[in-house]
Amino acid sequence: MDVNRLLSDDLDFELKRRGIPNEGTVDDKRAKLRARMRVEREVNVSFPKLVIDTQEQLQICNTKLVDLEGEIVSSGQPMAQNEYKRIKSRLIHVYNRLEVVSQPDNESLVEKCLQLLDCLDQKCQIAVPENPAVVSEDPVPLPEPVSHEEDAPVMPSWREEMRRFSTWETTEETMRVMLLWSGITSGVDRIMPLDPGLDDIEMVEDSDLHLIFQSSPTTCTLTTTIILQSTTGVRVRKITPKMHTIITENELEISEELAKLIEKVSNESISTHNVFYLGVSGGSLITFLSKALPSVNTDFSKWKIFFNDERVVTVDDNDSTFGAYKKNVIGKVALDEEQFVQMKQGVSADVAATDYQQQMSLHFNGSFPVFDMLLLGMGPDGHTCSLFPGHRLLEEESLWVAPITDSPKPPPARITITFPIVNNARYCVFAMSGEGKAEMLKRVLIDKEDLPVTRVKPKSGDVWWIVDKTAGKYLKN
Ligand SMILES: O=C1O[C@H](COP(=O)(O)O)[C@@H](O)[C@H](O)[C@H]1O
Repeated sequence: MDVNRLLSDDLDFELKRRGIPNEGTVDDKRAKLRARMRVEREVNVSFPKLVIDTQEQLQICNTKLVDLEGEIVSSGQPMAQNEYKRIKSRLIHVYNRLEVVSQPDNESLVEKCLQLLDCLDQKCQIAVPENPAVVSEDPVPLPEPVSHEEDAPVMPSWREEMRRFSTWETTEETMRVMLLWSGITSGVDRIMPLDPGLDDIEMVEDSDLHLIFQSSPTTCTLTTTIILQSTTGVRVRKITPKMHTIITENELEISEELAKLIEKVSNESISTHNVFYLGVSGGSLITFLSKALPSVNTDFSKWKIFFNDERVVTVDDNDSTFGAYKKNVIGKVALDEEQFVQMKQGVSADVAATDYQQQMSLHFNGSFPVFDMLLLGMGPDGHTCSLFPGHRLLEEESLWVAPITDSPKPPPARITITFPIVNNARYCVFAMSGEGKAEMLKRVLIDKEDLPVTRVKPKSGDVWWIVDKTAGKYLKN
């Protein structure tokens, strides 16, 4: 569904369906919805339960379908691509809208909507883009299946696909379905033709796909991932290496490298969205930052700073991360206390986490947070934020900020951002030094052990490791 092609009322509904406030201009609404849909493509986001007036919704959908039918019938053939995309987006919207009406009330209109989609496809000769691997703002329409052999897989119709959509569970499964379209396959990793002997596909490490062919035992690794965009198409995105390691001579250089990266990303963020959303950790990172920030050339007034984790203690306690920033950072640069989103005081970890998530939501206008940068540390046990090895919070998928009351590292009560938030950031930057981190760095970066730190894999962001040569003694630069 292409947000640009929806009407104001469609946008209102799509926002409401996601629990996002719909105030603002049509452009604001589009921007909010686009941002949220980008997240939905990357992570599983649950939709709130909507209270609707069934009859009213059915009436609205019916009117929209009648209008769209009129447009399809009166359009020329083949239909212009723009027209096709506009009507398709609006039909998909109606389909989404009907999904919130329970069965069987919605059945006849769902049927009608699917018929119109079929009809629309027949009216338009769908062009297969030369290389669908190039990310475009518009969904790539699924090309018609091309049979390569007599016994090529039988293609499910659009209608079946629509129905199956909600049952596709994994990217693997999605890929399996998508590979049936040669147009998509040819866009995968420098032209990989559909091989009728394709026997199996398996996911490796979240993004690599192994294509296994009957004809030869070779396994072919594709550094490509396919993201299901909507029922109207897929987006194929190349995954380029996104891991950067800098090994410095000493700790001072860590701060210098950190300063350069922070300057670049903060200025980029301010020029694109007029704010720099930064998440900071506690521990040794604070020392690096206190030396790095004074040399950063940026508009500090545009910074909004969150804590990746915070200990549930009073601000004057030595364990308080905000307390440590007050002592060591605020005052050295043009940042004031109000720019730090602070944990509520005098409450339990549970209440503090809920409150922190609400504050975060306000700052991100109700949308799923996309941090410009998270500055992270790594504990000697491989923890990051307050996400500890083997802890159930590693699997947390719905909370943005979670409480923890059994932290293995004192103090036990803390709040922490969770992996869906971490892995939605644009830059995740680790900074560390010293012998105490060397062994763990090897286990994370070379042995790739499953530890909290290893799970920092932002879906569309970069990971930077800035370490001194003592910590990085097992790594090659
Ligand atoms: O407890 C914590 O530890 C980690 C790592 O700290 P470090 O001193 O070993 O760098 C830190 O990133 C986290 O914010 C903190 O709460």
